[in-house]
Amino acid sequence: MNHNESDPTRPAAPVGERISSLCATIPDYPKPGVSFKDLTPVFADAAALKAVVDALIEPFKGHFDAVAGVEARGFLLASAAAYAAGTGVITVRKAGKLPREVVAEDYTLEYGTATLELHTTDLAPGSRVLILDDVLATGGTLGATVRLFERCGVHVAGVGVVLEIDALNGRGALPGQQIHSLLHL
Ligand SMILES: O=P(O)(O)OC[C@H]1O[C@H](OP(=O)(O)OP(=O)(O)O)[C@H](O)[C@@H]1O
Ligand SMILES: Nc1ncnc2[nH]cnc12
Repeated sequence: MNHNESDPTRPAAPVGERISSLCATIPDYPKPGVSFKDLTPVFADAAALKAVVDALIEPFKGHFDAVAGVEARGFLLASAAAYAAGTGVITVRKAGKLPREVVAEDYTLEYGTATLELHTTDLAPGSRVLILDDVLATGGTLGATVRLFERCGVHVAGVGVVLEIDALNGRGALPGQQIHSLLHL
């Protein structure tokens, strides 16, 4: 329980403050030189989780038909947001996890390279998807995710993240996208 929950007469803290106070920073993880932002304490706090999910959806209300989450932490946000918005949830997964026909995109991130995949038939061409993830760092992950949906003819209504690490310029990898970040570091 945080200080706002313990006293119901106190106004709720702005969502950015909640994230900032709960986010853990782990130096040199998963490799030397990376300052890793761990948002799992935000997800573990009931009031913070609700505030974060509501704030991520807010600017895009009425403009998306489904919510997509990027494996793994994006799944937590996307499923909660889809439930709150009354839509379905789409899984964008690391290579080799999806059993049917996929499109695949390789990408690089702060601490390595990887491949993301999407089932080609998850969403009908012309439908609109809101993409959610926990962190926007270099933008490699979300850039690849946008390309996957665009290759399937799906319109990306927006991209929402809990935390954006401004120094890594992830926005540069997402030209033309509406990006909603709840906290900038
Ligand atoms: O903007 P980028 O530089 O691409 O980095 C952001 C991505 O890195 C983290 O995921 P990670 O690949 O560590 O996967 P995980 O959620 O499975 O731990 C994070 O959850 C984002 O998806
Ligand atoms: N510094 C970081 N913290 C958390 N997730 C990340 N993904 C890429 N860089 C990251």
